[in-house]
Amino acid sequence: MTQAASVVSAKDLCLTYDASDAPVHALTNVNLDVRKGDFVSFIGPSGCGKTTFLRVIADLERKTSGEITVNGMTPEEARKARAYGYVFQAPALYPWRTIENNIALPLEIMGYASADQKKRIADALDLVNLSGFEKKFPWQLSGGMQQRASIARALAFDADLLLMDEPFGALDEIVRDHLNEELLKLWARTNKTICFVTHSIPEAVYLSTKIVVMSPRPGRVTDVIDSPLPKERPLDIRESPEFLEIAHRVREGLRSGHSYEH
Ligand SMILES: Nc1ncnc2c1ncn2[C@@H]1O[C@H](COP(=O)(O)OP(=O)(O)OP(=O)(O)O)[C@@H](O)[C@H]1O
Repeated sequence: MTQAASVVSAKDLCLTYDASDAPVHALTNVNLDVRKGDFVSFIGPSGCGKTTFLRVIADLERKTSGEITVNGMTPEEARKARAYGYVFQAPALYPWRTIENNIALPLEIMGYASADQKKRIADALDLVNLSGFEKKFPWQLSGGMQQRASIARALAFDADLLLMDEPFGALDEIVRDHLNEELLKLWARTNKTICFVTHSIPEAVYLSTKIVVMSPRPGRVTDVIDSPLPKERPLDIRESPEFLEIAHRVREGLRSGHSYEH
């Protein structure tokens, strides 16, 4: 079998922030290969560099040393080629804009023609099951629906790569379970590559084909787990021995990287 194309490739990637007191080593020698169609979760305690890694991919931060390519390009070239969509921790919708106008905003900025914008908005809302909510304002939607609208906004330019920074962290467990299922279906339907940040072990194991365990000070990768779980995953797979075994390995990885000094 030929290997899928590399979407994100990091080699000895380092990023050090110049903080006022002492430099912060947010990423140290990160080596990682994300392939087309992978669902990769990044898990680790606060401050281990998960968000920083996504921001480097998205060209929102610049590496200090090492190599990083996105679809074979530099992050800057990838950004200009609209190679990715980004979903933030909180929904980050503008309250004075309707759902469709929120989704339209990046399309307007990128200069898409109005008819093309309309089609892309309709398609993106359909993918997250929000058709019919175009004219609503964010405050008229539940938290879970708002986060789905944020995902629709990131899907609207139909990039192959979706960067999701803890998109469901603020939601209650039932809503989160539901959105996890929906996201898996969407991923299976669209064959996108997803990089997903989470603090939750069950969420990481349920969603991912690859789990990247990280640890802080300095931020580094301590384990990369290729999941043997099938692509089709009903929620009750979380009680299977295979699932629990992977969860155990993730927990061990987190424990070994944690110093408990703070
Ligand atoms: N602009 C910045 N200047 C200085 N230090 C920063 C900056 N941004 C992040 N850091 C530091 O870099 C480290 C990694 O931060 P990052 O946000 O990537 O971690 P994280 O794993 O995403 O954390 P969380 O789970 O809390 O979101 C942290 O110690 C953080 O305080």
